[in-house]
Amino acid sequence: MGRGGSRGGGRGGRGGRKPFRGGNKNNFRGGGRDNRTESWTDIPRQNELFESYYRMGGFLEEEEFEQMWKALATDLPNSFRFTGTKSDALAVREIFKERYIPAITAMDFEGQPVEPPKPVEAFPDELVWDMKTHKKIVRRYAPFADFQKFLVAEAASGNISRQEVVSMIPPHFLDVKPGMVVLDMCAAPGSKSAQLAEMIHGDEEERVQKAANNESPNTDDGGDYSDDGRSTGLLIANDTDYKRAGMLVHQVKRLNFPNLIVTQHDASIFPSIELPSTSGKKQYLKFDRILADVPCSGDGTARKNPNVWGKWTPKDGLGLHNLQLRILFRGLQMLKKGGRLVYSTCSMNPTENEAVISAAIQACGGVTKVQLVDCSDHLPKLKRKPGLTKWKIMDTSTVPGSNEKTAHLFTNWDAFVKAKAKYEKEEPERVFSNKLVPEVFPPVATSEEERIPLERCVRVYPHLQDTGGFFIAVLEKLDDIKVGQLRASNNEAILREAKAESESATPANKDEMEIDSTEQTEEPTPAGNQSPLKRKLENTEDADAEAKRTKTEDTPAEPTVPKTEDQEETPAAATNGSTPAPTKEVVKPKPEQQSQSKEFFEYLPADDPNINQILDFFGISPRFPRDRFMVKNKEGLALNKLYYTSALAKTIISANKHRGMKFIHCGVIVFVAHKIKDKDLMRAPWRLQNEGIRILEPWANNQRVVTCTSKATLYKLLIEMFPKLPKEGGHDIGEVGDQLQDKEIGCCFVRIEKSEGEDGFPFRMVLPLWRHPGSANLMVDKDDRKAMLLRLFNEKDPVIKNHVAEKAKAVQDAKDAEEAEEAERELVEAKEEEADATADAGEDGEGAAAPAVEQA
Ligand SMILES: C[S@@+](CC[C@H](N)C(=O)[O-])C[C@H]1O[C@@H](n2cnc3c(N)ncnc32)[C@H](O)[C@@H]1O
Repeated sequence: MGRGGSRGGGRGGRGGRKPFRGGNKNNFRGGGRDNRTESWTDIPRQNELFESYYRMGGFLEEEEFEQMWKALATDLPNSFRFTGTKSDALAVREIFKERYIPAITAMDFEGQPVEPPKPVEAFPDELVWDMKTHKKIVRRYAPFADFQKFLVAEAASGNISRQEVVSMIPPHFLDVKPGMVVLDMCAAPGSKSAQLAEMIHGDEEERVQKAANNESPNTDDGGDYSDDGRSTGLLIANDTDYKRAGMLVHQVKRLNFPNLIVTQHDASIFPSIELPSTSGKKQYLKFDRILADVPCSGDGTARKNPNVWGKWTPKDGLGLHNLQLRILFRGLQMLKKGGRLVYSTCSMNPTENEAVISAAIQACGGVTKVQLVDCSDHLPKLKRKPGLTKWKIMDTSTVPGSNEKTAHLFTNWDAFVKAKAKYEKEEPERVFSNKLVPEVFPPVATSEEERIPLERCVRVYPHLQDTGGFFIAVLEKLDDIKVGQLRASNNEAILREAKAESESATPANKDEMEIDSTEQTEEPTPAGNQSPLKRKLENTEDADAEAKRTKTEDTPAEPTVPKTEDQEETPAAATNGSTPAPTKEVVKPKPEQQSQSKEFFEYLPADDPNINQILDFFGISPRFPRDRFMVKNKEGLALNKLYYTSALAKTIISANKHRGMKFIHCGVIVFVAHKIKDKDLMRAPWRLQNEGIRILEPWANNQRVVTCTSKATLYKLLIEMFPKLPKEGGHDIGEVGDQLQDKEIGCCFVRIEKSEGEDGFPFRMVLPLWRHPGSANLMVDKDDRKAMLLRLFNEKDPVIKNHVAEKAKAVQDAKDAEEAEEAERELVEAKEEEADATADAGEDGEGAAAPAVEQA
C-alpha cells in the first residue's frame, strides 16, 4: 500500500504530491563540471534529496539521525598515521609528541586556544592521530609552520601517512599475517595498500637480522619465515584507472617492499594468475586475504568533498551496485577456502553496501559457501553500528518534456513493480531510472539457516567518533564457489539506463522534483516526514555527479587479458544462474583506461657475472639469494639499475608476463651503476641505493660496513655533502672517517644502531656512503637530508654545504666572467668598427655599419 498520504490511494496525474520545500537553490546542481568559485567553507552543506533519503530510509532513529546529519555538515578533522615498522613508527611518534604537542598547545588561533592533536582511541599504540584545526589553517597560519614542515617532511619520507581515519579500518579487519598472499583489488591511491604491505612485512628486519646471525626468528605471529626470516607473503595492488594506477605506483614505491606487484586491470574480470605446475594440470594463485575497497558514490565523504552536497542523487549508488557486486564476486572466486575478504565503501547507502553483500553471498550459493564474520572483537574501541537488515530504496522518474523529476521510496521489489504498473496505466509517459534491480532490496530468507546475518556488517557514521561515514563487511569463504552467469537483468538495466539518460536529458534550470513514498511496509514513516516533497529546482542538468568516485560506465573493456581460471575451466553455459557477469557497455576507451607504458621485468640468472662481482665486493653472504635480481630492459642486461624482488613475486611475474597480465610495478632498486671518472680505481662501479639498502645490509660482512656511533658525526655527514677525507692527514668526520681511511674507493654501508641517551639514536638506520679518493659523501638526496636534520636535530632550515658544487660553480662563474669580458671586448671593437664604417660611409656615401653592430 502507498504509505500515509504520500501517493494517496487514488492519484490522478501528479495529484497527491506536495511541494518539496525549504531547499537551497544551489542544491541539485546537476552534473557536468563543478564550476563553483566559492571556497569549500562557503558551499551550502544542504541537499534535500540526500537528506530525505537518509532521514526517511529508516537507517537511524530520528534523534541519532539529527546528530549524524549535523556532524556530516562540519569539517573533517585533520588525521594522520605513523607508519612503517612498529619501532620506527613509535620513535617518530615520540619526536612528534615531545616537540610539537607542547608547541601547538601553547598556540592561539583567532583568540581561541588551539586544540592539540589527539590519538584516535579506536586504534592501538597511539599511532593514529587527529586534530580539529582544518588542514588549510595548519598549512597557512604561520605559527603552525614548524608542525606543517614536520608533517610534510615525514609524509615525504614515508613515516607519516595523511589518511582519513575511517579509511584505516579495513586493513585492520583483514587480519593479515606476514606470510600471506594478499590482493588489493581497487588500490589507488594506495593508502590501504601501504597498511597491508606493513602488515605483510611485519617485523621482517629484526627476523632477518636474527636469521643472518644464525639465531631463530623466534616469533609466534603465525608467519612463514622459511626464507631466512624474510616474509614469504605478497601484496598485489591493482587499479583499473590509468592515472590512478600511476599514483598508486608513486605511493607504493616509497615503501621499498620487494613483496609487492602493481597491476592495472578491471577488478571484476581480474585475470587468474598462473603458477608453475609439475603435474601438467594448470594451477592458479588463490589469495589468503583480499581487500575490495570498491568504487562508490562516496556520500560518506561529504565532510571533505563539497561535490556530495551539490550533486547527490540516488542514481549514484544504484548505478554502481552492479560493478560493486561483480568486483566482490570476482574477489570471492579468487579467495582461498578459509580465506578472508573485506568489502568496504565510503558510502552509507545500503544499495552499495548490505545489498551488494547479500547479492554476492546469494550468487555464491548462500551462507554455507560464504559467511559474514562477526568482527566485534576487531578494533574493539571503534564505535560502530550494525549493518542494516531492512532498508528503503530511492529511485527517480521523469516525464519527458516536462522538466519534472520525481523521487520515490520503495521497501521491496514488489512495491516497485506494482507502482510502476500503476504508473504505466495512469501516466504511461513517465519513465523510471531503470537502475533498480531486485538485488538492491533487502534479501528475503525462507528459513533462519538461509538468513544472511547482515547485522554483522559494520557501519561507521560521522557522529560516532568524528569521522567520515564508512561501511565494512568481513567475509570468509567456507567452500568452493561454482561459476555461473549473472542474472542478465543487472547489466541490461545499466545499458538501458545509459541509453535513457542520453535520450531524455532534461533541459537545465527548470525542473521539479518530488519525493513519493510508494511502499509496502508495516513501519509507518515518522509523521514529520510523511509529506511527499516537491520543489522547483535550478540547474538540474542530470549528469554524473563529480562526487562519484567512479562511474559505472568507467568499466573498461579489456579484450586482451587472460581469461579467469573459472572461465577456462568452466564452460560459460555451466551456470547456477547466479554468477555476476561482466557488463559489456563500454565502447569508447577513455584516456584513464589506457595502460601504463610497458615495463620490462627480466630476471638475471643466478650466475650472472655482474651480480656475483657486486655481491662479492660488498661482502654479501652466499646465503643471500642471487637469483632474484631483475632488470627493466627488454634485453635483460645489467646496464644501469638492478632491482630485487621476493621469490613469489619472481614466480608470478615470470609465469604470467607473457599471458597478457598488465604488471606496472615490481622490485626495489638495490644497485645503480656509478658512472664517474675514478671508475678505474674501483672493483665494482655500482653503488648501493637508499631504497634497497636494508634488504642487503644484514647479510654484509664488515668489508664495506662502517658504523656511526655519534650524533655529531652524523650531523657533519648530513650537513656537508663532500667532507674532506684525505688518504693521509686529518678529517672532520669522526669515527666514520677513521674507518673509511682503510676502505678502498667505492660505496659502503653506514650502520647506525638505535641507542639510548642524549647522544643516542631513536631508531636504527642504514645509509649508503661513497668513499671518494679525497672525500666521503652520504648518498642521500637534499630533501631526505633536510628531513633527517629536522627529525633528529630539529634543524628547520638547514643550509647543506656542497664544496664540490661550490667549486664547480666558482669555476663556471669564472668562465662566465671571462666570457662576459670577451663579449664586452667584442662589443667595444664592433662599435669602433661601426664608427669607422660610418666615417668611411660618410666619405664614400655607403651605409655598411649596422650588421657589424648586430653581430657584436
Ligand atoms: C575507493 S577508491 C580506492 C581507495 C584505495 N583503496 C585507498 O585506500 O587508497 C576506488 C578505486 O577503484 C578504482 N576502480 C574503479 N573501477 C574499478 C574496477 N573495475 N577495477 C579496479 N579498480 C577500479 C578507482 O580507480 C579508484 O581508485
